[in-house]
Amino acid sequence: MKILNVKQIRELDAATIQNEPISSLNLMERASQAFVKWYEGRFDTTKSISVFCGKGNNGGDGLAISRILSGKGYHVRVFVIEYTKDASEDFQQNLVKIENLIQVKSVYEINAMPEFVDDHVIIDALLGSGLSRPAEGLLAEVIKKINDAPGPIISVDIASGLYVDKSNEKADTIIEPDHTVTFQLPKLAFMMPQNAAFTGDWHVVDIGLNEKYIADASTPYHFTDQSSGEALVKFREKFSHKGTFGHALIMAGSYGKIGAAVLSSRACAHSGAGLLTVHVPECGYEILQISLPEAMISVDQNRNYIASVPELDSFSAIGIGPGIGQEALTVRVLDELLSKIKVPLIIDADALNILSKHPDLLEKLPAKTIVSPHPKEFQRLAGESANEYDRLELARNFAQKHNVIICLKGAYTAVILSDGDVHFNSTGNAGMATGGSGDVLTGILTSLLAQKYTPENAAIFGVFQHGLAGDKAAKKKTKTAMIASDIIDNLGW
Ligand SMILES: NC(=O)C1=CN([C@@H]2O[C@H](COP(=O)(O)OP(=O)(O)OC[C@H]3O[C@@H](n4cnc5c(N)ncnc54)[C@H](O)[C@@H]3O)[C@@H](O)[C@H]2O)[C@@H](O)CC1
Ligand SMILES: [K+]
Repeated sequence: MKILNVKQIRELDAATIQNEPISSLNLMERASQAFVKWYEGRFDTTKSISVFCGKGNNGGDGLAISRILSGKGYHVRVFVIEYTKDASEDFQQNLVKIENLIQVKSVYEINAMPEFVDDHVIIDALLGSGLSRPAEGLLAEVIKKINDAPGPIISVDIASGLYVDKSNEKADTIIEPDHTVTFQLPKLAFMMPQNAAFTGDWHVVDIGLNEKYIADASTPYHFTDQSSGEALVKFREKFSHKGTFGHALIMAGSYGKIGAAVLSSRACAHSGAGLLTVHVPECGYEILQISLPEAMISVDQNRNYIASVPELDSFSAIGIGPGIGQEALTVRVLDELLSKIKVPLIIDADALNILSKHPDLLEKLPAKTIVSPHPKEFQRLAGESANEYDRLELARNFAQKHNVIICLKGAYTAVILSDGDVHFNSTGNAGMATGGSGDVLTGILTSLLAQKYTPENAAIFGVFQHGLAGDKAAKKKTKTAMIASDIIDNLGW
């Protein structure tokens, strides 16, 4: 699924109006009906509704939604916030359509706002994708008042005051909705953890915008939803044998952190690799043999941390990093590995921290190496950024400059390809923010690379599958009780 910028969203509306053809007023009606259909699925008529409208097309949606909901038996109060004399054409037409049906109250100053005594539902249709500056004056006061209300808030298209595709300032006044019901495509703003409070749970409703425009639109931003994620799976052929699925090597663990090696190896074995060898320091030998008899163990000559590179010839992909520590000899191992490796590589955890401290090694990374930092690791690797939009730009530049693929971990893990394209992942949950869950991802990615998924598909699909398994684990155990091993236990289709 594509994510478009504001200019493209406007062009998409215009292309739909022109090519279908449909009037902009009827398109607004269709959008409002789609919103109402979503609403009916959530709330019955026992809850009364207050709709707050601005005077642009988002406000026009608010008026149309009020009319349609009222026609379906909901008790609706409508308020138009009079922050300006100007109103959009479609807003004015919808005002005429509603006037004889429901009383519309004009709010010229904050004292004219209703008191929110019960927990009725608030629909926020003040400002939409047309936001061009922060909300101020009466609008800002109204937004604050709405945010203090007890009942659930639902934003039409996007929370009023939130920019679609660029960062807000910390001081901006923005609606904090429980739900955002957005039209046709998710917005870039929803992908940013900094906007979590200004997004709530978001839902895309189809309003039949021009498919050809969407297909032709050029954008670096994509959303890996269920169907685009599942489409990447390579099904196993009947006549395949273990050689078909490659031989993965995982280099992981040090004294006290052999668990990281176990988790990444188990995840690798459970993600379809034909064969798996785990290279661990001597202290990990028995632990690995017992916890994962399916794996072959390559024992390092060093007792407590990895100090040598094993013979690499038989492997089809390598993952290095979980729990390896940062001893000087381990740094040398990474250096030697980067010089010798001829197969796809994934670098994570301590191996990433080594890279941050030895930037000269960055130049040695083979093309399309996958790196999977969490935000702090990425900061150590690439430097600080003022906000998450800047961080994403930094990551896109980094990926292009070093010709690598970055899985920037977070609520919507961003898989950043070496051409700068970004694929935000849809699966996963807060229960996965727990020790070892990154090691599990490393194992999955190594396994997919061994099975000859392209590095791009391995990264997008691996992150998707990791989140999906996490979602299944959370369902069974709850987000609080689940641990990284539960993610492994729920891998597979
Ligand atoms: N164009 C279309 O065909 C469709 C548009 N739709 C709705 O239209 C919305 C976009 O409508 P608009 O482009 O009219 O924009 P908005 O309704 O978001 O904003 C209205 C106007 O307010 C002004 N404005 C921007 N920031 C302001 C601020 N901080 N304080 C005061 N005024 C400010 C702008 O000049 C803008 O023209 C979408 O979010 C969606 O809800 C939907 O009806 C679907 C179809
Ligand atoms: K809104």
